[in-house]
Amino acid sequence: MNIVERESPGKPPTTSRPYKIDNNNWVINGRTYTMHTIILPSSDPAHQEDGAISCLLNPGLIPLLPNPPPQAHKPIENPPFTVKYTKNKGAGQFATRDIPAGALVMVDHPALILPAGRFPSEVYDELGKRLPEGRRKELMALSNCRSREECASAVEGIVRTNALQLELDPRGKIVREEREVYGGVYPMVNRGNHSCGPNVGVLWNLAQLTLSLYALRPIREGEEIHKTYLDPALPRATRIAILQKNYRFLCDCPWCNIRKASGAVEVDGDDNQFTAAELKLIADSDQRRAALGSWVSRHLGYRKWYADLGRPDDLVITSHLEALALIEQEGMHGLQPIFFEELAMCYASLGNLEEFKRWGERVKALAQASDPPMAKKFEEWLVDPQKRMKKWAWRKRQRESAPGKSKLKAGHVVVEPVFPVDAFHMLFQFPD
Ligand SMILES: C[S@@+](CC[C@H](N)C(=O)[O-])C[C@H]1O[C@@H](n2cnc3c(N)ncnc32)[C@H](O)[C@@H]1O
Repeated sequence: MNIVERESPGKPPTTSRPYKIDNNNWVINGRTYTMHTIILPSSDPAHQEDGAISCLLNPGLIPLLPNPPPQAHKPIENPPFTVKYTKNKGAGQFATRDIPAGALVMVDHPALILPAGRFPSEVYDELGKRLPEGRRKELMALSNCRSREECASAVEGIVRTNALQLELDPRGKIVREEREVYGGVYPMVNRGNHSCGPNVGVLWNLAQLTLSLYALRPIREGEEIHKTYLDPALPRATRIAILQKNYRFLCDCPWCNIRKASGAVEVDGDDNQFTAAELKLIADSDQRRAALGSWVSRHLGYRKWYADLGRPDDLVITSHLEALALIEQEGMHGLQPIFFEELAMCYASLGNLEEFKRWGERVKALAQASDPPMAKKFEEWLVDPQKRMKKWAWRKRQRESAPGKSKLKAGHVVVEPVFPVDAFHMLFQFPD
């Protein structure tokens, strides 16, 4: 880590203290960053501080922030969760009632936004100090899994334990050499623990400066609310190693702690002590997760299939139903929406009203908080798909009028990805 003071323009850096060009601009590692505090307006005097965000930014990002700033979000009335202290995970969030799939669970503004690199302690301390007192207290109450030796600044420890990646420059306006990964720390969202089979997805909204959590599947009253801190398609051993290294805990989810899941004794984390049968369970789970992680690039999707009459009518349907069964087994429900949508579209193109409605209703429910335009589109289609969908029964009609006609030769293998790669709707926590 090279912290520099610029003595005069053009002269090389000479000291090891961060240099403030003025109160807000700091030169660190030869780069200028701006400390910028955003106070989101609020009509509610009780929540004036809820929208204070202390930021360390590339100055080029400031014009990309929403202007005028959005209103501070109003807390969700009667939220469907509560924070409770657990035996071995610190605080956690628990559902206070049944939450249907797709429902909004919580919305939060970050208290800090900063790049993922390592900065001198006084930079983190200064970012914390710039928050109003109540907001700063909320920040400092968050979990910190780093010792003082590792992170002299408690704010840095909190950042490393909690920060979730966010996007400030979705259109890539910052020059490539200056682009950095940014993260946010959230007083409420960050009270949630990890599972490799999460029941909530996360959604960053730059215009509102909010992070929302929404249910990926129905959540039962009393169930813990979990997001994932990493890519759940990774193998178990890699997931365990990452979680231990970055967050200092041994994952106890049913896919890591296979003994607990099968009702036997607790996991000990030592793969050498697993029986052959247990090792097989782990290998099978790893294989299913890897298959799901690359499903999109190995299987045909709706768009390539629907106009290709040389393919069987049930090809995509069969493959997607297989993927959904694996998703259910592995708790990787973050992948469901794309399969639901494609199944609905396949059935629409085959003119199968009953199945279209079945899958279309699921798309609508699941998209309500995470993708409102998608939910609206399906809501409209579902009223009268035969009239409202241009492609309704297209494939069926083509087959009836031109049997055997194919746009592709038999044996042609389609390998290009057919789904968006961010289908998980997931954010990764900061790497070290
Ligand atoms: C972002 S915080 C989550 C909230 C935290 N439990 C708290 O008290 O505020 C991350 C920390 O929570 C704990 N944690 C999160 N998920 C866990 C899990 N599945 N099992 C055990 N500890 C977990 C670890 O100590 C981790 O460093």
